[in-house]
Formats: sequence, structure tokens, C-alpha cells
Amino acid sequence: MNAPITWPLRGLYLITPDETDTARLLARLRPALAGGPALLQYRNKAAGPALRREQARAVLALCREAGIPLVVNDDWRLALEIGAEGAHLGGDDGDLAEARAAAPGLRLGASCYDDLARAQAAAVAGADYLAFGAFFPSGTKPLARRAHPGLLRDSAGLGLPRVAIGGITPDNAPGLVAAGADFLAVIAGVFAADDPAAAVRAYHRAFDPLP
Ligand SMILES: Cc1ncc(COP(=O)(O)OP(=O)(O)O)c(N)n1
Ligand SMILES: Cc1ncsc1CCOP(=O)(O)O
Ligand SMILES: [Mg+2]
Repeated sequence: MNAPITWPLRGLYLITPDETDTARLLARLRPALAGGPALLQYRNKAAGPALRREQARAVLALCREAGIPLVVNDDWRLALEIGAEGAHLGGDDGDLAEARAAAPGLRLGASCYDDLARAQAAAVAGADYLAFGAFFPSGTKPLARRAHPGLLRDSAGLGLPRVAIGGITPDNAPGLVAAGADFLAVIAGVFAADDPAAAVRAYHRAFDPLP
């Protein structure tokens, strides 16, 4: 019996690296999931539709064993098809209001980049969380638009969980949490670490109350 899946309030939001070998992807994922991320996003910008479908299903099985909710990047129809908990939509990933209407049970995340007006529109369209960033230079996505941590404070009034992304390390994480981030979305900081499980736990310490 798998553990029940509950949607978390805050924590590390782990995102998969671009890995086209499914066995290798799962082998990299297992130790990271052992660290206990709050959420996992399946993202693979190097895979075509068939491989994405295969990998999303395989990743969902691992998430179910670990009791961790899965969000599918870019493709809410795939998320719905495989029974994932959510989908993440950016500016090129279709209409959020259409996804909201077609998939009322899916948690929908919206990329808001550095743009408060976009966040307001996403909230009205039915987003379940708002993602901002990149807050720091990201080797994973070097051309990502940059955002200022003040945006996390400025978006508090929208009343939705806020996700920070982009070049986040255990060292710069506490500043983003202090500015209002509910989730820290991370790829390289975990998957390029020598000990991915320890890296996950290091991010979670950013959410610990101060002594
Ligand atoms: C949690 C989270 N935040 C932002 C993104 C970026 O989405 P997008 O702008 O669509 O860029 P790609 O990830 O598709 O390259 C994300 N995936 N997850
Ligand atoms: C998808 C995405 N969007 C903005 S930065 C980024 C990549 C985040 O990866 P990393 O944590 O390795 O900087
Ligand atoms: Mg996208």
C-alpha cells in the first residue's frame, strides 16, 4: 500500500534534470526522493512526447511509493492522463483558464517570472501557486528572466503559495524564505550535489524557525 498523498504547505520543490535515459533518471531520482522533498516536478526539455509520457509514468510510480505529489511541467493534458497531482504552466504552455476548466482537480502552477501583473492574472485564472524567478544565475537555464526577491513580498496579498526558482542554493535559500517563498524550486542544487538526499535536507533547514 502506498502512503496517502497530501499537498504540502511549504518546502523543497524538486525538479528533475534533463535525462533521456529513463533508467538513469530513476536511479538519480531515488536518492533525492529519500531526502524527502515536499513536491516533485517532472521536467525534461530534452525529451520528445513519447519519452516524456514514458518517463512521467515511471516518475509517478516512484512518487507514489514515496508519498510525494507529482507535478508535470508544460503539459496539463499529460498530467491529467497519468493521474499526477498537478501541472506547471509557463508563458508558452497554453491557457491557464482552459486548463483550470478542463481539469478542476489538478493543482496548477503558473510561471510569473518577474511580473506582478502576470501573477494577478494567473490568480484570477485559477492558479494554485505562483512561481517567480530566476532569483539567481541558473546554469540550468542561463537565459531565464531575472527577478528581485522583493517580488515575493509584493505578491503576498494575492493569497496564493509562492514558489521561488533559479540558481537557489542552501546558502541563498534562507533569504528567499524570509522574503516570503513557500517553496524553493531546485534542479542543480540537488542533482549536481555529491549527496542529493543531504542536499534536500539542507534546503529544508531554510524553512526551520530561527532559534
Ligand atoms: C516551479 C517552476 N517555476 C518555474 C518554471 C519555469 O516554467 P517555464 O517558464 O514554462 O519554463 P520551462 O520550465 O518550461 O523551461 C518551472 N518549470 N517550474
Ligand atoms: C526552469 C527554470 N526557470 C527559471 S530558472 C530555471 C531552472 C532552475 O534550475 P536550477 O535550480 O538548476 O537553477
Ligand atoms: Mg514551460
